[in-house]
Amino acid sequence: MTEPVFEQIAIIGAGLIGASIARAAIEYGVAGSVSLYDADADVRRRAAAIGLGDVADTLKTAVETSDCVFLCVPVGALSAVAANAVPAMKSGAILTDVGSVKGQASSALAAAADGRVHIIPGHPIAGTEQSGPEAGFASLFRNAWHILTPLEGGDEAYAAAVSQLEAFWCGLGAKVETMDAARHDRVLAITSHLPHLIAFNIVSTAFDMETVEEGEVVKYSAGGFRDFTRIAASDPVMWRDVFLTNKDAVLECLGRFSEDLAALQRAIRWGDGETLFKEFSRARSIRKAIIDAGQDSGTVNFGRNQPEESPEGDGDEAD
Ligand SMILES: NC(=O)c1ccc[n+]([C@@H]2O[C@H](COP(=O)([O-])OP(=O)(O)OC[C@H]3O[C@@H](n4cnc5c(N)ncnc54)[C@H](O)[C@@H]3O)[C@@H](O)[C@H]2O)c1
Ligand SMILES: O=C(O)C(=O)C[C@]1(C(=O)O)C=C[C@@H](O)C=C1
Repeated sequence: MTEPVFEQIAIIGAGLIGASIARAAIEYGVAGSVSLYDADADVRRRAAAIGLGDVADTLKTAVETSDCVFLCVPVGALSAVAANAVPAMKSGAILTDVGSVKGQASSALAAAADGRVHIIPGHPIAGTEQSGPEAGFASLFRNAWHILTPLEGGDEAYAAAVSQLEAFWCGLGAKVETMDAARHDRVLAITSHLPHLIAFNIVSTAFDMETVEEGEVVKYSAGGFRDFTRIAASDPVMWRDVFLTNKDAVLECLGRFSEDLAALQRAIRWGDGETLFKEFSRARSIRKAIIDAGQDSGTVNFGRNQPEESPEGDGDEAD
């Protein structure tokens, strides 16, 4: 067995992502031990009950002997948590996060910097609609991208810390990419944030219609609508914070999306089958091209990793 990348890690926020890191770090041998802290006493109790690691009563106790601290809290809570964590951390330790919006996370973490700890924001592009410590599972990050958005102007020691964090995420089975925070937020606005907004909206609209149609909408909902309801079941606090902190990029995408939707609306109104066929064929061929490219390079994992998947198995779901 190889040496763990970090002797001890701390997880702040023992929900879906924090619990998944805790489980994977131990199961794949990339951390010697895991300490956890959550602001919610009930979450701390549940995390201890399912054996996620050493659950601390204070944030300070969780971070003070850790080599790397992972902030796994909603994006809106990052500033306060980073400000409390940094003064309690060891010199030379790493502070990272998993927040879905990197511009906000980078400024929140950088504002807490005191020159002693390495600040390296990050984001695993993996998740589910579930929340809480029980939802975490070790194989969540396998074959998924992990994006690091290192701060500018780091020295050699900082570069070494980035490599160490990269090795940690590779040890969890992720593929690590580095990019700047603004680009991350533009890309994720269209690939993750807008799809969630659309799902929240369509489920709301259908529910409102259901009151008119007396249950018919939900009763006869087909597979496509069910897929939207899965996404719409995601945590409201997390997603509120995503839209509040990635406002510009999301509004830009929403503008483009609305224009394209209006074009389809016009085609339907005027019976323009040619336009509809052309647009739907294009969308179909785009998905096929992505899947084909992924099968060649092994980089596309459209099926989600599932909790019951064996870490040793080849459970990646192809389309
Ligand atoms: N859910 C996903 O699919 C997903 C994927 C990638 C990244 N993320 C990001 O990961 C982070 C956590 O999301 P999650 O899905 O694990 O959420 P979650 O709701 O399952 O867990 C978040 C935990 O943080 C705790 N918390 C909140 N404020 C805190 C504070 N001030 N101090 C300590 N603990 C606090 C909560 O009590 C909760 O237990 C978010 O920033 C989110 O954007 C989520
Ligand atoms: O699979 C899901 O349920 C997700 O929504 C995961 C998902 C995504 O949009 O892909 C959600 C938010 C994240 O920041 C990263 C991943």
